[in-house]
Amino acid sequence: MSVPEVVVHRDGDLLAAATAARLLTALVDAQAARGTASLVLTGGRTGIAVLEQVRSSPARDAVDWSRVDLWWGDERFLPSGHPERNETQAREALLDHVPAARAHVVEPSDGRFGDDPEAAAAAYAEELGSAPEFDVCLLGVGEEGHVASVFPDSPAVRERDLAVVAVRDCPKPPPTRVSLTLPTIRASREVWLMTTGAAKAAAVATGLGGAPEADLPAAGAVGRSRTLWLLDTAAAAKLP
Ligand SMILES: O=C1O[C@H](COP(=O)(O)O)[C@@H](O)[C@H](O)[C@H]1O
Repeated sequence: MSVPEVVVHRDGDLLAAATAARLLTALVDAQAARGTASLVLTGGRTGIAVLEQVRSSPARDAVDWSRVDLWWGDERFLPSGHPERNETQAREALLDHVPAARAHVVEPSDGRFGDDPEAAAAAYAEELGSAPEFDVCLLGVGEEGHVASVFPDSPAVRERDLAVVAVRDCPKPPPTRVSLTLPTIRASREVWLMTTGAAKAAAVATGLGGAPEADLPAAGAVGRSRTLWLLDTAAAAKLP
């Protein structure tokens, strides 16, 4: 597993633009090396801002989007097309504007399994297969240190066997979600944790300070080859 590296940008806008540029290069490199690229998307403000920056980048078409597999680190378990679904926001920000990316979505709450997030999680795990190895896994970081929908001191953060779990009674709305687990996230070549703002500074400092993942799940989000914490100055303010 990799040792975390920290990159600090002046503000959130610059972070989103620089991360979009970094992401486009990573996807082009993955396609050059392996023919396809696989990317885990995140919801949240920074994650969606990065996708908007990818959309408006002149380098966007350097990626063959028909050979990109897109997954979600977590999904808010809501009806199809709901504005709070991470999928809906990612489609509006980028996916509706690039040709034929292979989007692997979590079933919505009005989908094949109805209002059964455990069944939706099991189906997503089956779609992932037995040995997913994502090129890049994008993650936001919550104020209490959650990543994807893995929250501190929760059944999800202790999960070791399942690749994908249903999350109920989530402290952040909506209360029901589907999430990759930390072992699945750690199967990624590169994990990029992206966050901005003073409200995230304590979580960033605690996560990089070696907190146990049960207390601060972001601390357990580590890539095989690389772990990048991409921050603005406010989120980095409590780092030594
Ligand atoms: O609800 C969620 O929140 C986190 C963090 O969002 P942010 O707006 O504070 O950056 C996000 O990573 C996750 O995917 C999403 O479902």
